[in-house]
Amino acid sequence: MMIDVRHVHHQDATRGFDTEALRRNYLVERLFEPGMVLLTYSHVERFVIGGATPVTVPLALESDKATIGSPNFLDRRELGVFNIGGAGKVSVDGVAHALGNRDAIYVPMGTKEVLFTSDSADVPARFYLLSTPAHARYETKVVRIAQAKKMLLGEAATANRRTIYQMIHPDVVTSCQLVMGMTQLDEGNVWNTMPCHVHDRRSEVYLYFDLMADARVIHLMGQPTQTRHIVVADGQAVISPPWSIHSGCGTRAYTFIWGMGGDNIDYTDMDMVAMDQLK
Ligand SMILES: O=C(O)C(=O)C[C@H](O)C(=O)CO
Ligand SMILES: [Zn+2]
Repeated sequence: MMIDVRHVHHQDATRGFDTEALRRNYLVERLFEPGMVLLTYSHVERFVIGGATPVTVPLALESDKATIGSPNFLDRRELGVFNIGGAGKVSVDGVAHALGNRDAIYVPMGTKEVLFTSDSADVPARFYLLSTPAHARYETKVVRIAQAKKMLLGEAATANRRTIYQMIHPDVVTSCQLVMGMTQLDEGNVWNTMPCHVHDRRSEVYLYFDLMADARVIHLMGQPTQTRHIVVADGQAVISPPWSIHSGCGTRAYTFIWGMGGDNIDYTDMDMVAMDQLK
């Protein structure tokens, strides 16, 4: 297991970042490598962002003394797992849960052992992991894409027709602070979250996927009057601090998993940015 650590930056400091500094601080480039669990510990909301790609042998989610500090990874944390690869299983304290492509599982605080396996080494599962600190133990719950709360947004005229699947969401699963789901753009549509918003009371992480090797998403970030961008490839994630807008425009349709942690679990707690404020 490898863990990378990211620190927090004031918005005024981020204004002066060049492309490399923006990428080093806000982009998580390495998540899915065969036979590995790769983790990034962000001091933004104390998110742990990860990928587990088991091939022939099970992979374990292990704790890390320098960052997590507790004997087991989930002693004081909760975890959301989304499978964006082939069929696989997430074993929670000895109980195996089968996850197909786009299924998710909520794993509660107090869990001692989490193991990831792929059903076939030819089409390995790709498990995306997002964890936040927790204060209470709730139930383990598998959420299939079919059980998600669905919202249809956008229109063809603005190239942003998309479906939002709320999966680890108070109407579907009880969690402490973690809220997660997936947004899938219709073919030929390229924009998410424009007009954009900020959410000062929480931070978010976005995993972009379903992108061909030569496709990219231009992720928009920064304060509304000081926008910046990061060019993102398939299977990469972006950390979004509370002062930042977030929006994305792809070179073609894509899907992303959004995850949030912070002061409340109200998905709608967003402050809209008027188009004439964006610079
Ligand atoms: O396409 C969208 O719009 C979204 O996916 C919105 C995100 O879920 C979001 O902004 C959460 O804060
Ligand atoms: Zn948002």
